[in-house]
Amino acid sequence: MTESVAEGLELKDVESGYGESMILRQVTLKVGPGQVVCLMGRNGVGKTTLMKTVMGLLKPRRGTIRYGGADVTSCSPDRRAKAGIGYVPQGRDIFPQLTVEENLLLGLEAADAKLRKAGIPDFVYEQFPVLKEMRLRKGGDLSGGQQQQFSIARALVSRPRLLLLDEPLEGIQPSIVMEIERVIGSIKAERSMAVLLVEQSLTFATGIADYYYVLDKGTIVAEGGSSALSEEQVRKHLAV
Ligand SMILES: Nc1ncnc2c1ncn2[C@@H]1O[C@H](COP(=O)(O)OP(=O)(O)OP(=O)(O)O)[C@@H](O)[C@H]1O
Repeated sequence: MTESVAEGLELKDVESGYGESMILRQVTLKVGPGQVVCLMGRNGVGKTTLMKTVMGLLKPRRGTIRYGGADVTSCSPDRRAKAGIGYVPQGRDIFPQLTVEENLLLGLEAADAKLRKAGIPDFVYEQFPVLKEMRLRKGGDLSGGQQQQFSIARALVSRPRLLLLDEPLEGIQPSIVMEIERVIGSIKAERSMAVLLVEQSLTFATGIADYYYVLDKGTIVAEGGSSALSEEQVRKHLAV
């Protein structure tokens, strides 16, 4: 276990926030290689702040972030992306005038020369057949749910080893929720990519994730194997 954790993501006693306002306090969290870990918590408790800190968009005031066996606490987002961390923030940001394919190619900007030369890997279109069908259409033609699928696909083109997903299922119709769950399920089945994802759904957390953490007021207040997550804990930590 020690060796596998060393190759995954490990946050230790991380304190992070915006200027003087510290949001995360003593956050310790691990995502092993190939693991799907679900980060839960009410609105405003710091889930997005945690994702941004892992990606390097916010610099922690205290604590360490290790990834792939190296200390990346001071590394820029660009270096983290090159090291294999892919980030899908909340919201959708496709360029409406570029084609779906051109938009996907932008996902390779942060990749190394070899990956850029290889272009969009086949598995991305295999995972998202709708994007293959629509690859020559304008980004603006995609529905909201398709744009959410696109955001995940764009992160996958650079073949990350750790994928950070911030509420990928929020506000989309049930058929696309199922599509995205299927993709995350197949990423998990391959065990070649780890996933840290913010998601409130108990069904998702217990069905697909291996492990969960609950964040409250910037601190981890509960964690465990997902099969142990009960309605009672959800009521205690997550109900408004
Ligand atoms: N750019 C910012 N500057 C200052 N404070 C911020 C900034 N972004 C977020 N915050 C504050 O940090 C706290 C945590 O916000 P964060 O977005 O991490 O929560 P969250 O758990 O992701 O919430 P949600 O589920 O609503 O997305 C909130 O009090 C928020 O107001």
